Amino acid sequence: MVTNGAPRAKFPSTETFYGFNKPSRLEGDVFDCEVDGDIPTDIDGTFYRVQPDHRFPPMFSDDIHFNGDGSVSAVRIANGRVDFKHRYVHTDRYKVESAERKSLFGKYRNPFTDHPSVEAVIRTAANTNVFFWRGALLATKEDGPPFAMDPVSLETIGRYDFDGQVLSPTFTAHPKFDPVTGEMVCFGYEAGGNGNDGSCDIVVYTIDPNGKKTEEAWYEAPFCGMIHDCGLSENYLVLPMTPLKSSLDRMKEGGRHWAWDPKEDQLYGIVPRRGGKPEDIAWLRADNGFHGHVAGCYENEEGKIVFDLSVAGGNVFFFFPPEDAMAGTVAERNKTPNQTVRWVFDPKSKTDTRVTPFEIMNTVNGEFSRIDDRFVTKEYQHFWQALIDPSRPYDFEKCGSPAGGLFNCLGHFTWDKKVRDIYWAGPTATFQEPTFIPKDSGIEGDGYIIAFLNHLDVLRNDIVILDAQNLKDGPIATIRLPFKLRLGLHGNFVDHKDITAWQKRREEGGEVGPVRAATEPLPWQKQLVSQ
Ligand SMILES: C=Cc1ccc(O)c(OC)c1
Ligand SMILES: [Fe+2]
Repeated sequence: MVTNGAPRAKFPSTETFYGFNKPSRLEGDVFDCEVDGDIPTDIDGTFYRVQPDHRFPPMFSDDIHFNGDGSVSAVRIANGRVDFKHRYVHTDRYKVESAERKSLFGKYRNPFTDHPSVEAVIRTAANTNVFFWRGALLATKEDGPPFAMDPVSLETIGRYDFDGQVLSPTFTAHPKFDPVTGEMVCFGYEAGGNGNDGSCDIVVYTIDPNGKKTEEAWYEAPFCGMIHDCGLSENYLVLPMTPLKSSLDRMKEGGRHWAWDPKEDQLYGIVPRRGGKPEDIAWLRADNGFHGHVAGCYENEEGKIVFDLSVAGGNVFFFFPPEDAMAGTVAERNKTPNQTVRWVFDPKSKTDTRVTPFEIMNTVNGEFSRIDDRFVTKEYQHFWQALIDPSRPYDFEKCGSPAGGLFNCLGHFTWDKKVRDIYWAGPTATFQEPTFIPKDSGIEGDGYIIAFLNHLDVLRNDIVILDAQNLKDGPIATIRLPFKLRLGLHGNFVDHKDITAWQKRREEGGEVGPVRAATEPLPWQKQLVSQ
């Protein structure tokens, strides 16, 4: 056992590393999980989700959850039974830190706080989303490139550059998959240099269903702001830019990557999906606000873009305060309600046009919007969210501060009939993001919702499955995990037919061949080494 004299692991006793937020650091398998209720036998596939989970104590004791190492759960469901698997994403960061048994990367997205030995190492923790693309499971975080994993074993294959076609330093955690064309549309912001230098460059790619890059377009933002999610319609991509601003000077002084600017607008960049040129981006502006996740996006009969997402009135990320302010608290986060906003944008608008909401739906305080993904780019009605309802009782005595936000309800809403179907988890539990599992009928919203449930009182997770059209009656099945994981971000359900079909194509000598990790360093790494 090589210890390199590294200090023994000891995590700070801050809120980020305490109670439900304590790192789980677990890798393992649970075969044939304990289940209450009956899992519908028409579910045959795997639910993947990812959580940040610090493998080592942080270099800075005030570190944040978003800086934890990506670790992925695979919940394999078939014949009413469940097998569970959990593995870290073996990123370049994970490998060099594991070799030294300690953290070498410092603050969230600030390379100036890193150990000098890792200057040329890709620092992403791949901790924000996992999705299935052409037989690979891709783990992503917006500050770096994707890492590919085997969808069955969860073994990490390595950094994925789409066979040398995608070389931007950053890649969104929220690509969109066009169900009509089979394309993946994805982007990177802060993409001009190493991904952590305040660059205003944005790149948008389209990869066709055969894996070929068909579009690569570069644009410029008016400032380097966070663009976390996006909306895809038949002909446009909408990029919501939140007034969290990056600054190279602040990073050089060892400060935070992001500072909230309460005086700045929220922006919406609109670009064409095909043949985009730098001058084609239009930035529409609305009064200050904080973007949550995107529900749907489509073009209506008049050719206008309908774009729906949750927007909060203030800074939800209390850990990225304004430049000279102190970090806030999770209690403040619970008081910054998200509302679900429908915008209707004219794609012919000139840049700097001011816009106002078309419709605001009161979903209590809802985030983590998800839809039936077969309706990406199409007119849709249904969406699901995790909700913060402070009017429900909460057992503070047993649970303490609700880790990550008091997401005590799941909600199902519709735009046309204004359905409000809400399930409350009780006074000692909160939800993670709900994910939709479609039934074969093809009818929008006909299916199930799957979500992690956090038992904050006993520090354990369940995974619940609900009827997507009837949340209020509660779970139809509850998978009882014998441990606590950490608060996750995003996940996706993959039909088993897709996994097996791709396994065959991806065999050695198969139609497509094995998923190949990148063989060349990224351009910024090459440049650094040649200096
Ligand atoms: C939920 C948003 C979000 C945005 C940026 C991040 O780096 C992140 O890491 C887990 C999460
Ligand atoms: Fe996200």
